[in-house]
Parts: sequence; C-alpha cells; structure tokens
Amino acid sequence: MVRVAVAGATGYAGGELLRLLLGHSEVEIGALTAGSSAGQRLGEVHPHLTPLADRVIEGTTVESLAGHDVVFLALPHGHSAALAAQLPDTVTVIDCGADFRLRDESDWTTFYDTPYAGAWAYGLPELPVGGGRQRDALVGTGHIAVPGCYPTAVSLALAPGFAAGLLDPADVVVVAASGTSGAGKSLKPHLLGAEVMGAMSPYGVGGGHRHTPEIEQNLTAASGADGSQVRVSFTPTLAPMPRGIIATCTARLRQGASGADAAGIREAWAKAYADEPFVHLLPEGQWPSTASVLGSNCVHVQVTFDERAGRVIAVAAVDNLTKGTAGAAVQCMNLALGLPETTGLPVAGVAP
Ligand SMILES: NC(=O)C1=CN([C@@H]2O[C@H](COP(=O)(O)OP(=O)(O)OC[C@H]3O[C@@H](n4cnc5c(N)ncnc54)[C@H](OP(=O)(O)O)[C@@H]3O)[C@@H](O)[C@H]2O)C=CC1
Ligand SMILES: CC(=O)N[C@@H](CCC(=O)OP(=O)(O)O)C(=O)O
Repeated sequence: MVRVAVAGATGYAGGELLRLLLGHSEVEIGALTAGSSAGQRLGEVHPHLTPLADRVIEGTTVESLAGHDVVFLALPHGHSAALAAQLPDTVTVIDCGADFRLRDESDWTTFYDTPYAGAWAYGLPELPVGGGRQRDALVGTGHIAVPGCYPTAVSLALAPGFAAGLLDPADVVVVAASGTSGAGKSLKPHLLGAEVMGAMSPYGVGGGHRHTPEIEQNLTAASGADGSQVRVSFTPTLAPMPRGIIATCTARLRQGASGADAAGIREAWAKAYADEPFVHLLPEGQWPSTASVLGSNCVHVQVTFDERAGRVIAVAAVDNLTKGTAGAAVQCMNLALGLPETTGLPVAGVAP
C-alpha cells in the first residue's frame, strides 16, 4: 500500500483529495495536517468524510509529513517550497498550489507576490507537447505541480488547435466562470455570501489574473517548436454555484493553416482526445455543462467554427475541485508511482 499524507486537509482541495483517496484501492491515508485547525477532529470540518471523522488534525510540520510515500500539499500559495525542501528524497511531493507551476521567473514575479520557487513537472497529463503528451514527464517523477483549475479547462479546450497549427497565437480570448469553491474556504472580499448569491461578476479583468501566464505557457508548449508565444486575453467570472468551471474560449484561425475548416477542426480535436480516459469531446451539437462533470475527473469539451466571425469556439467544463485540483493530483500520483493512471478516479458525475 502507498502511505499518503495530506497537508491542508481541512481546506476544499484537501477535502476533495481525501474523498478520492478513500476510494483508491492502493492507498492508506496517513497524516492529515493543517494550520489553525490542528487539534480538531476532521469530522468537525468535513462531516461528509465519514470514515475519517474521528481522525485528529495535526500541525503541518516536516516531522508530521516525513515517513510517507506521498505527500499532497494543499496549502495556500507560498507554503510549499520550504516544506518540500526539507522532506526526504524518498517522498513523492504533489503540490496543488501554484508555487512550482511557472517556468518563467519573470511571469511569476509579475503575477505573484512571493519569491520564485522554481518549476516542477507540470501535472496536466493530457496536454500535447513536442509530439507526445505531458504524461511522459510525470512517470516516475518525485515532484509534481498540479495545474490551476482555470488553466486545466482552458488549456484542454484549446490545445488541440494549437498542436495542429490551426490557431492564431496572437488572437485568443477566454471568458470562464467558476464556482465559489475555487477561491478556497477563507473569506475573500469578492466572495461575500449576499453579493455572490444570484449574481455573476467578472474579476481580475484586464489581463491581471495570475492564471494568464500559466494558460499561455501551456498553449505555447502545445504549439510545438515552430509555434510562437501564445497570448491570451483571459477574464474570469464568479458564478453563484459551489463547484464547476465553464471556459468559453475563442481564437482566430491561423492564416494559411491547412485543415482550417469545420471538418478539419473537429478532426483535430477528435484525434487529440480519442485515447484520453478523462477528456471527452462531446457529440456534435452537444455543449458542456458544469452539472455533467460534478464530482467527476472528466473534462467535457466541444468545438465549432463560427464561420461568420472567422473564429474557432471551444468550450470546456470541469469540476474545479476534482479534475481542476484533487483528481488531477491523484492522477499525477498514479503516473508518478507507475499505477494505472485511472485508479481511484471517478469518470461518472453526480446528477441532477
Ligand atoms: N479551490 C480550488 O478550486 C483549487 C485550489 N487549488 C490550490 O490548492 C491549495 C489549497 O486551496 P483550497 O483548498 O481551495 O484552500 P482552503 O483555503 O480551502 O484551504 C487551505 C488549507 O491550508 C491550511 N493552511 C492555511 N494556512 C496554513 C499554514 N500557515 N500552515 C499550515 N496550513 C495552513 C488550512 O488549514 P486551516 O483549516 O487550519 O486554516 C486549509 O487546510 C491552494 O494552493 C490552491 O491554489 C488548486 C486548484 C483549484
Ligand atoms: C473563484 C476563484 O477565486 N478562483 C481562483 C482560482 C482557483 C485555482 O485554481 O487556483 P489556484 O491557482 O489557487 O490553484 C482564483 O481566481 O484565484
């Protein structure tokens, strides 16, 4: 059995990790750690995790985390580097935070307010890179950075078009809506209950959202060696629902690209995801909905060509806490340890 610890067990991402790990046949759940809730029973914080209700939360220290095969870090940004540096090399560390996602230090400095920690293997297995998939970089690796939830949805929506050389890297526009759990459990000014209920509102408008460079990094990687740097205009929106992201992404066709018609576009997306267990291109005419991926590790994708506007429109839906964080983290653990990639991961959602 693989012995795992979860740091940040009382948070939304930590809770979802534990829900999935409880159903994982190869895992034994070890230490559960957090910050101010140390000493409480997990059942006081996550009553839905019935089998773990009596487990006591420990403080997050190197001592409490060492001695496990795998440590999941589901802590606020900026906490991972110091902890990871002190853990023995024998521990596989999977970070749900942003600390090790960006390869470009100046992007980090521009979008985050903590010192740059470096870059780990990026945990989006399905991303097409250099003629292969990002999963190749995850097999057997000891340190993995789990993607942000918006970058997962947006990158998987658009990557096939960049991998096939169909899309203009300078003309990409994304508007995505997220459920409120994306912001974590602590109170945030834009998340006051009375304002959030019954309203949708954009935030981080004008190119300032920290997921912008992460999306650009992924789509540039998908474009391959001949592709230019992809630039994205990204606007996130808060939606009055607990979970789910729907990303509506549009891009102009690249001038002179071969296969740049409705049939060629569909073929590129179908080919990209034909063998992916968690990414489903929906039948033509059916559009993704957050409700259909609730609690599942699946991403639903659809693509079409708006001929009048000359733009490709790709839409993806994910559960921000499952494929958007915890499901991806478990998928990465499976790859890192050489277990079947799909072990312990739900492919069916919860409906209605
Ligand atoms: N929510 C989401 O959809 C996504 C989240 N993530 C990432 O996952 C990580 C966790 O996010 P999320 O679960 O939403 O956040 P939450 O705010 O819900 O949870 C944060 C967790 O970290 C613990 N914590 C806070 N401060 C400290 C500290 N100083 N020392 C030790 N533990 C501490 C909290 O413990 P306590 O209860 O004691 O305060 C809690 O367990 C973040 O890095 C986030 O970026 C990634 C993708 C999507
Ligand atoms: C609704 C909401 O506030 N969402 C978060 C993103 C959640 C996520 O994926 O983010 P991490 O990069 O923190 O892992 C945000 O916009 O910052």
